[in-house]
Amino acid sequence: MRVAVCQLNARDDRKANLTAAGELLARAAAAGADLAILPEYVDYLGPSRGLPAAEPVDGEFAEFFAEAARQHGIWVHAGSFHEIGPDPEHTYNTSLVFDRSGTLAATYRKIHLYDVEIPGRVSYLESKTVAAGSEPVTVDVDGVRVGLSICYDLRFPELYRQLAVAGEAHLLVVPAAFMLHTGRDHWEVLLRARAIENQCYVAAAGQIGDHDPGRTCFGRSMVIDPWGTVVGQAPDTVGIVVTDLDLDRLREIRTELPSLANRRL
Ligand SMILES: NC(=O)CCC(=O)C(=O)O
Repeated sequence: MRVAVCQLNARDDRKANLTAAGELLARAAAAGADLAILPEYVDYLGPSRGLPAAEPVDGEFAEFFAEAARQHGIWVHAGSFHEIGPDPEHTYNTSLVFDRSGTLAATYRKIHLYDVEIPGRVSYLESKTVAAGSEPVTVDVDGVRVGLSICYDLRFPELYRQLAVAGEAHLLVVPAAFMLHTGRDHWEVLLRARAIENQCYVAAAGQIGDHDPGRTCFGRSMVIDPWGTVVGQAPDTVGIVVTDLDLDRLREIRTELPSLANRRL
């Protein structure tokens, strides 16, 4: 399977963000990708925290990416968007995955919300405007089982263990808008840890650069193999990284170093 992770800089202009995402999907398709993955909040990363951009699962956001998947004949993981939530003050932070015909194949709502206060650096209370999801989700993509997660979920290894063991995932996907301040020390370490401990591929698609005031994202979108080696990494610009996954290699690693089988519960 060939995977493309797409790195972009979404701001408060939804139309421009979707156009940029569409261009990256076209590039991914031209590069022969089977699956293209976009970042968290691909359509809107502006000051209002997304409430005005909120839509139902079957709204314009879904239509746009379903059409892109159909047009290019590839699987599209549409990062995430602001889904209308359980009450007027809260949205869900939701990922949608479309198959090659544009049919919705999976929906995942971010479980762990980014409530962090690092004085002078990061002040973010995601739970003020977002409601948490509760269901881990995997989806079969042409025979490769893909476990879904979003950004801050990355810090909670029990979710990924569940995706890898109960969900039998081969590939763990992390669309993100990871902060620059935390990202430069934590991003790669956490991604590689999730790959090594679960013996899975990890594909992480990040937002890059300045967004709303006070929010700068780290980028460094990457793909990591089940040994923990970084096999593809984006430079610090908008663009795509294309990587082939080798499931024989994954099976070899799981056989030679059977740490998943050696767990003591
Ligand atoms: N959008 C997010 O969940 C941000 C997570 C993040 O930056 C972190 O350090 O964790």
